[in-house]
Amino acid sequence: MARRPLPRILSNGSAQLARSRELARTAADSATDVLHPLITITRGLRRLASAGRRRWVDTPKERRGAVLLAVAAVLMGVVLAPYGPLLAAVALMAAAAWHGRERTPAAPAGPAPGQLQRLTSLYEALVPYFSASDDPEPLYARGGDWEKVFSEYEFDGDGRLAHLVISYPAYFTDAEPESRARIEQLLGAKCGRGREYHFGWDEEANQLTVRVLAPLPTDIAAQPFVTAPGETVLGFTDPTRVRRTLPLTHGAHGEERADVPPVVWRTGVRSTEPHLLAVGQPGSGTSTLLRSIALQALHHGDVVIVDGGGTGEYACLTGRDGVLAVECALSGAVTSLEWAAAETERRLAAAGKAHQAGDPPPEDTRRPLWLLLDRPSVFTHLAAADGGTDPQSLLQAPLRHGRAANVTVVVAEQFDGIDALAAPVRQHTRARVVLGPATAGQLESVLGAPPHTTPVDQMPPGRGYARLGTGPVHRLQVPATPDPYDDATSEAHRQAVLDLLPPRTTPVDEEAPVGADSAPAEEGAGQVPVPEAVLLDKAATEKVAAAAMATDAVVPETAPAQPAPKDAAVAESSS
Ligand SMILES: Nc1ncnc2c1ncn2[C@@H]1O[C@H](COP(=O)(O)OP(=O)(O)OP(=O)(O)O)[C@@H](O)[C@H]1O
Repeated sequence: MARRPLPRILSNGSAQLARSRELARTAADSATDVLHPLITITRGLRRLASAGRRRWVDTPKERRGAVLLAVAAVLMGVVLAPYGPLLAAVALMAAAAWHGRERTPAAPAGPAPGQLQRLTSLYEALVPYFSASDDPEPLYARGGDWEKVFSEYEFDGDGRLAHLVISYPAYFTDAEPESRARIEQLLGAKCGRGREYHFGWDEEANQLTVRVLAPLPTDIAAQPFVTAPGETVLGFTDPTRVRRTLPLTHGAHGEERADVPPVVWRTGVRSTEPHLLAVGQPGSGTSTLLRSIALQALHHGDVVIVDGGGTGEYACLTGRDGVLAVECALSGAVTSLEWAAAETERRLAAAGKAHQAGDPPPEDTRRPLWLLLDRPSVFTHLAAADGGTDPQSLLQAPLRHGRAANVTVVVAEQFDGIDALAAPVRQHTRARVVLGPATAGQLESVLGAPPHTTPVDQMPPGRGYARLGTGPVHRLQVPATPDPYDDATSEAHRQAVLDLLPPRTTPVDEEAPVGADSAPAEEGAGQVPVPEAVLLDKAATEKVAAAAMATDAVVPETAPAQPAPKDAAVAESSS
């Protein structure tokens, strides 16, 4: 299989870019510091000159002669006096420095009447939550002083609170999620619905900081991301917790540029969250997330897709270089995952053998293999009805040993299918994503922690939360990566996805697999027939053959190497 060359910008890495940007910023800061007095004096001279010009214009014509005479006399005096020019220059510089100083606008005396009303009513609303009857000096009391508790506040252009720091009594149970949730809910309602708020609880200082979050951009389409190998961009978030940014194009036609903070998931041998579970309501965008991950994974690795949804949402990937299989039927899913389980064990055994011999891991164990499963619970139910193999049972080895074997499992499931997820899937998928509307309980049960932001009323598709292991919960917006064969997809987004697809591989024999030769040309729109056949390209088939040989020698009998699936249609790479 031909490997696509690594784009130069990716091989350089983002670290160099970030360093150069940091250097430029430091140089600009230092230059501003050094030149500051000069800038002030220049500004002052400009202000003096314009004041002089204004005076001259305002002076009546008949008096201008006298003024000129007076100025000439002063100049003459200065020139003739000992050290006159020097003293005059010093005086001029001093006057320029004084007039050139930055004048900060006078701070507003206090909140405007409407703002005062909002602060007072917010204070009153908090009284029942932050007061106790036996408190001798209550911070919060009916008709009390809000200025004692709101140490900082800011309003936006519409007169709504944009930033607020609230002090609360030490006895408030801020360590209890229910107590926090009550306050957050109240503040969300009182500060204005329809916006997202971030709540920062400082338990040591008994202070709560409320910040209004700008909406996450929804106009970022799939595109090549500047990441290192092993890094996958799940989506974009706000800069509160993420320092790194990625240079991106956005807008209806990708015409604008911006640096946006990403949620980057690291996979591979050093990953602490080697597998991912994404959950959402129907239509929340989990399939889109899987497609986005697949397109990024194909830069460096091979992909097997198992689609329980069966709506052909991954048809655009069928037969592409690096896509080993796109399965929509139970038998195909089982065959492909049996192969993946054996491949995982082959890789482990080969790497172990190399370690023992003191050699680096063999090349064919290092290329990342991605297993992407969309709604595997559908196959679980089908298998239970037929008495067949549940594809999830074949994920044991990839989930347990995937990190060492460079095998990554990504599972997308709907909330109502969560109960059908096998225990190893729940246990080993430590990177978690929730997309679309979800209750606080659902969010906490999937992410393991509640988000510190309020949910928005109208969730755009692809919006949700991500949490990597025990890290913070991030807001997330998945890049728009629609099915290019869907009629509803806009032309710009269709083209963005088509541009990222690897070249299509050519079938070796005339007997092309179902759906492979009937797939429309890239430019075409419309639904394609759902492919049911396993597609293994030449390189993958060679790997399977090698696996068979290698595992014959080293893998215990309980994990025999699997040959390429019997119903596999072998396609040769065209490039
Ligand atoms: N990140 C996104 N940006 C823009 N549109 C999106 C995004 N994610 C999903 N969508 C749109 O939302 C719709 C549903 O997306 P998708 O099929 O991925 O959802 P799903 O959760 O897999 O639902 P289902 O399983 O019912 O197909 C599609 O029209 C898709 O284009």
